[in-house]
Amino acid sequence: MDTLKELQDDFCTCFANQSLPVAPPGADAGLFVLPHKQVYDARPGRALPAALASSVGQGFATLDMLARLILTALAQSPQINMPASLLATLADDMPLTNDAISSSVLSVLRYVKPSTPSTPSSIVTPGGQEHVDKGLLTIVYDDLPGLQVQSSTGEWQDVTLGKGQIAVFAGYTLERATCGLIPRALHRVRTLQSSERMSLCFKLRGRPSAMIDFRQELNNTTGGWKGADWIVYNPQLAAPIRVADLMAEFDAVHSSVNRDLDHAAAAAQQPSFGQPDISQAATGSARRANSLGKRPRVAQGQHTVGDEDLRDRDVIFAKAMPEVQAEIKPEPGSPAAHATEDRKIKFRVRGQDGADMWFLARPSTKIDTITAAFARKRGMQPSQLIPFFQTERVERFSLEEAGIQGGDVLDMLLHQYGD
Ligand SMILES: O=C(O)CCC(=O)C(=O)O
Ligand SMILES: [Fe+2]
Repeated sequence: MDTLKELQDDFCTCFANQSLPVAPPGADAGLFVLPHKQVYDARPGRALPAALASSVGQGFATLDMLARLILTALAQSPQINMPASLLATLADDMPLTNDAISSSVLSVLRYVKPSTPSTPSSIVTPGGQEHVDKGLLTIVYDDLPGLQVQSSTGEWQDVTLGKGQIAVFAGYTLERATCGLIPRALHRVRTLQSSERMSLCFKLRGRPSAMIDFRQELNNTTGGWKGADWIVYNPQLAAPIRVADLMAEFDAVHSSVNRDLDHAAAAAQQPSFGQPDISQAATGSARRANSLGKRPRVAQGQHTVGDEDLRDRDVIFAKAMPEVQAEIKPEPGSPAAHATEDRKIKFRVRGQDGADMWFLARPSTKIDTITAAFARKRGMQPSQLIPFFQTERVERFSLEEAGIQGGDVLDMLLHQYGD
């Protein structure tokens, strides 16, 4: 704990002096500045300011060892019952080989309370949106309360750390590696009581080349009671996957709380750092969401969408609408038959809950337009959805460009936050 306190003190000084060099765009270490939040990511293998080298080095080594010990204890717990070291083999080899960059990261976060909160009713501090960490385990040590975790019944619970205490969260990689037996922890940072809060987060991440495949070891595990929670083996999470592929899957639908700007803020502000793909998509969608919000909503049961984005009946909800069915099946041989067939594709759009809806649209229709229409049918904002066709994000394409044909299924995945 002395090591962590020392680390915290060193960062307090650096944040106060503004002596930390800002990371260049695309970097995986250094200082990232977001509105109301600064994040310093330290990784062995990347350069550190001389003033921090000793405390960060010691802090990282201590927390890395602790995270691996916790992983070992979890593997041996009665519900998991795996060989002790198996889960820890997913992490980087230690010591790192020459030139290797650590997958795990020590993040030091400084939150600043806005003087005038943008959303007065918000219970979440800017940059503290609810999210899941992508790695194996996260250890948090903070100087002030604010951290919350969602219980299995959906309530938010304060994680108030006493002197010398740490919090441990399971991440997305650990959930997958244990086929759901150790579920990921959804967490957030609620509105700050004081003007500033500082937290140290050690994130033990999987090595990109590591293969997650513990079906054999977990085969006889059916789950059990853990406190008040029943934990279950989820066969849908059992397919073997490389850590690098799992991370790509995660990044495709999660914006980072530590890199990407908040969605609402993104429309008004210039993104300065982060994964360009996701933040730019989010910015665009947020703008569209704002402009759509001002326009009349589609009345229930109408089959055209009253929106200028949806020009000339570009998009038609085709489910249970006899007149639309008639339109796509004109009299055989009539001139209208060819024109209509050329013009419209009938396909399904499926939400993450599995429920779907038929659409009829021109091949040139932009997929963003479909997303907006689907979102409104579901009472959502378009920025909450990411369209996927055959495992690829397709928000920038038209139906034709994405290769969507009659009878195909376009998936709408929920946009979420991650670390
Ligand atoms: O600031 C905290 O306590 C939590 C931060 C966090 O969850 C993260 O960076 O992933
Ligand atoms: Fe987190």
